[in-house]
Amino acid sequence: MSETILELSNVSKTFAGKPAVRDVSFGVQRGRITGFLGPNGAGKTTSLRMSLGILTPDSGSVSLFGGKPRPAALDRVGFLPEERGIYRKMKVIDVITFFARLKGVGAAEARKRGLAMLEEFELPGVAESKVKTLSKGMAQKVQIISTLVHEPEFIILDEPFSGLDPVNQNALEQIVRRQAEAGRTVLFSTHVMEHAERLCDQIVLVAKGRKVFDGSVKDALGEVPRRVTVEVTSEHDLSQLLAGKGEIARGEPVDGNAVWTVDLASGTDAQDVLKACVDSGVKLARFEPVRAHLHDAFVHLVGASATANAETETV
Ligand SMILES: Nc1ncnc2c1ncn2[C@@H]1O[C@H](COP(=O)(O)OP(=O)(O)OP(=O)(O)O)[C@@H](O)[C@H]1O
Repeated sequence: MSETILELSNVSKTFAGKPAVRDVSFGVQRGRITGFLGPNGAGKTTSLRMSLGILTPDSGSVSLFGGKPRPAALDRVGFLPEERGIYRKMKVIDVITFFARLKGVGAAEARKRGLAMLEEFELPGVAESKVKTLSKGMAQKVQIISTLVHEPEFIILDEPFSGLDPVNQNALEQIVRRQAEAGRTVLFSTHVMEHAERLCDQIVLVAKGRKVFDGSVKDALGEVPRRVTVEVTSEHDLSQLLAGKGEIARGEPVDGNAVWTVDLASGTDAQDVLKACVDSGVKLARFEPVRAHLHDAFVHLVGASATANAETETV
């Protein structure tokens, strides 16, 4: 049976009269990767800070490892905060060792682990460099290593992908996967859906401080109407031919062909559309059931206006 290691119950937080988090509840299960998703300003960082006891909720409660988020519990957590920043004048290996020692790892072991992780994170040869000589992305990787070096059982990463180039975003996805394979629990926030779609067992979606979805990626994709694109060489009016099979719209012609999209009504599938076309002698140039992505579910659940900010950063 799965074990809930973090549970937020009806948690709310208001700053200067402006609600940031409104009555949010969700749980994080041991050994799973949970994505905490939402547009800018949705309340993700505030919720993560409340999860760790950095902020106290105005109402509702937080349970971490079955109790209040006390300092002793935090030794079992690795937290990457949204504000990046490590000691610029220190050497890379000294920074990593320092964070490991804060969490109770012995000096020799901390150094050994730090050097191994620099290799794993494809940062060989920077151990003795000063942090200030690193690029922003490299410094962020060092900060992520510092978050993981004490081998925490619960890893919380606030927007870990932002600031990394696509190659390093990919590398970080693999690191998150390896942490989960090693039995660790991961909770990360992001407003870029692609990472969550590839990585997560569970997603929690928030918008304007409220939870709007909590479930698997598959369930989220199930919220999006299934779509078929039909390109026809004949002048049939598909809106009449396919009436009752879903929402039908005619788009811009392609190479002189008419292009229609059909958002399938529930209980109708792509084969029904295909059969209706074939039975009526419609000449098909293309018939394409469109695979929904998490981004589509996000837009569907949150609304296009709320996603405007989230569009600004892509992988
Ligand atoms: N310390 C604070 N004082 C005042 N307002 C705050 C504070 N922290 C957050 N807020 C406000 O609370 C709301 C939620 O912010 P939060 O940082 O939790 O969102 P987020 O989902 O993490 O956004 P982003 O993706 O942009 O980091 C925002 O309107 C923000 O301006």
